[in-house]
Amino acid sequence: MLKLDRVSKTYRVGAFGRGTLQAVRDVSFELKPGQVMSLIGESGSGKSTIGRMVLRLLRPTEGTITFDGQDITGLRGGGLKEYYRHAQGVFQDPFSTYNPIFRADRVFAMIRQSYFPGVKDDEWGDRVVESVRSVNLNPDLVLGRYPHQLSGGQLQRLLVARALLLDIKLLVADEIISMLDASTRIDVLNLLADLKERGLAIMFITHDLSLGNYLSDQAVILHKGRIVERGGTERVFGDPRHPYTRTLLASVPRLGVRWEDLPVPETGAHECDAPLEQVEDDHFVACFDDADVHHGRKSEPV
Ligand SMILES: Nc1ncnc2c1ncn2[C@@H]1O[C@H](COP(=O)(O)OP(=O)(O)OP(=O)(O)O)[C@@H](O)[C@H]1O
Repeated sequence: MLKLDRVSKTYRVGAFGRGTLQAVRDVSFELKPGQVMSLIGESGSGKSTIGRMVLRLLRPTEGTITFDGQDITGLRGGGLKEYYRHAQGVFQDPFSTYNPIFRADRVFAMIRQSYFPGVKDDEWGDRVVESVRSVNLNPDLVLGRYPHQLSGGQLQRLLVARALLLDIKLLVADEIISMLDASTRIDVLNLLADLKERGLAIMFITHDLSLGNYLSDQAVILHKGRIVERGGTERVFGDPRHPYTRTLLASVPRLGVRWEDLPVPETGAHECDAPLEQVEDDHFVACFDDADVHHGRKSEPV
């Protein structure tokens, strides 16, 4: 359904845009309908840049992104609008999506205006109520309220409800759990699990390994804009092969382990430009300097 093929993104930076910063390097993966993929990496690893390119908010410098076989990188006007009928994003800070001087449910009216101008008031009202209920919110408590009268979790769920009014197949969820408190986190995670049950594909962007593990079928570990490891979540988390993934996993704080005993996450070492190699079924790893695990690798099929 969604396919990234050797995607890179270079930003212009510095005075007069003379410098460059390569935020994403040669990234390829595929997301199938109903799959949840976690894009996991520390701050600055390029996760959001990938999410924004998938949502066509940014264009790749190199490579192609296709959705149901169509290249989305050059979409504009009507083609882009049609794409957004099927692909929507929800971002980290829900408050920034809402205009504080308007009621929060104005986000629904904007969808109606763009996509369903012919739908009658009553029918539209029913659709909104149904969609709000489907994200486990009580319409009587949230509709008609201003953003400051709602919690971050409620605002996130309203944004998901808005996306569900469209015929979406792909949701890009960029750090949508990070700003929420523990109890609301569980609600939003469970909501994402419900969406998956309904057949939606979800690209779940997070710096939190445990969240990625909880939810996803596929895990992609990013380091400095490059994929260092990817594959079935159980394989990547159960048998991490790249030293960076191993140190990331080993760095998750655990009860009973004192902070100073935890390893320092790997950063600069082990970089290599070669394509990912397959180490077992549904498990790929970037090359690195470790003789033990080099043994028996196959090249990744293109
Ligand atoms: N518009 C931009 N112009 C220049 N550089 C940018 C721009 N957006 C992001 N970057 C840089 O690109 C790199 C990747 O950023 P990105 O936001 O994609 O990473 P991230 O993994 O999502 O990090 P975070 O979790 O902190 O948002 C970073 O070094 C960042 O500073």
